[in-house]
Amino acid sequence: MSEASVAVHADADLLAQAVAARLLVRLLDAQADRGQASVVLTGGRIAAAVYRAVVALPARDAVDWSRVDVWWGDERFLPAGDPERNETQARAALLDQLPLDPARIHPMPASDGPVGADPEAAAARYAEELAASARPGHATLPHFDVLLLGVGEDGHVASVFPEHPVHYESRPVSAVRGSPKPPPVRTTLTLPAINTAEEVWLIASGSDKAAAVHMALDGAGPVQLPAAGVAGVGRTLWLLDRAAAADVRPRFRSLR
Ligand SMILES: O=C(O)[C@H](O)[C@@H](O)[C@H](O)[C@H](O)COP(=O)(O)O
Repeated sequence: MSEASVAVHADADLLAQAVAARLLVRLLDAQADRGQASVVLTGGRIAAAVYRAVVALPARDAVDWSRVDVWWGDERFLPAGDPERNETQARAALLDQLPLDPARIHPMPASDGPVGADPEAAAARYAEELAASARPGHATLPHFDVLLLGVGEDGHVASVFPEHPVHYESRPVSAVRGSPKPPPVRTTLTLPAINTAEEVWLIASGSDKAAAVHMALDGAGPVQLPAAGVAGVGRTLWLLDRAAAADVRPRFRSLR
């Protein structure tokens, strides 16, 4: 588990630009190191801004997109193509614009997919898909070079919400019912699965995130504040705009 570091950018637009540039470099480095790269996507507004910024960067063509695996950290359990699905958003803003290998795009199941409208079955199916790509010696999960997370005002990450029973799920993927953020039914990687990623980037913009960011960095309990329970194996990076970083303590401001 890595110590958190924090980078602060002036506003949401610059934050999205900076995360996009970092993401390209991360994928390039992973491809240089191991011939391929993997990214775990998230939903939400700042993620969408990052995806649009990636597409707008000329350096995107330096990445060999045919050797990038794309996974999701969570999904809203809705029919395929529903505009509220994280997959739909990511495809429109990012994936449809890049020469990816369709076989390497791994969306979480839709509610009208082969497993039907049962989120527990969908979670189990996604766990099987992850296990099928697991690296040698790791029975259940592939290697994740970088896992992106938005952060909710309540400190949720992916679809792991405060005080939700998902905290007591030992499997890597869980169904979520009764999400406080609509829609109520979702599927999500659990915190232990998230924390297998080599790098985890928590991205937050706006003053409504300031309290959650501050509490997560200040050692809140993960059941009360899920973002506090996130740590990448090699790196845990908080990527913030000034408004979201307003309450961050000085000892975390070295990268400001
Ligand atoms: O399905 C979702 O809604 C997301 O995966 C969720 O975890 C999101 O990332 C945060 O709520 C932040 O979203 P914003 O960037 O829109 O605040």
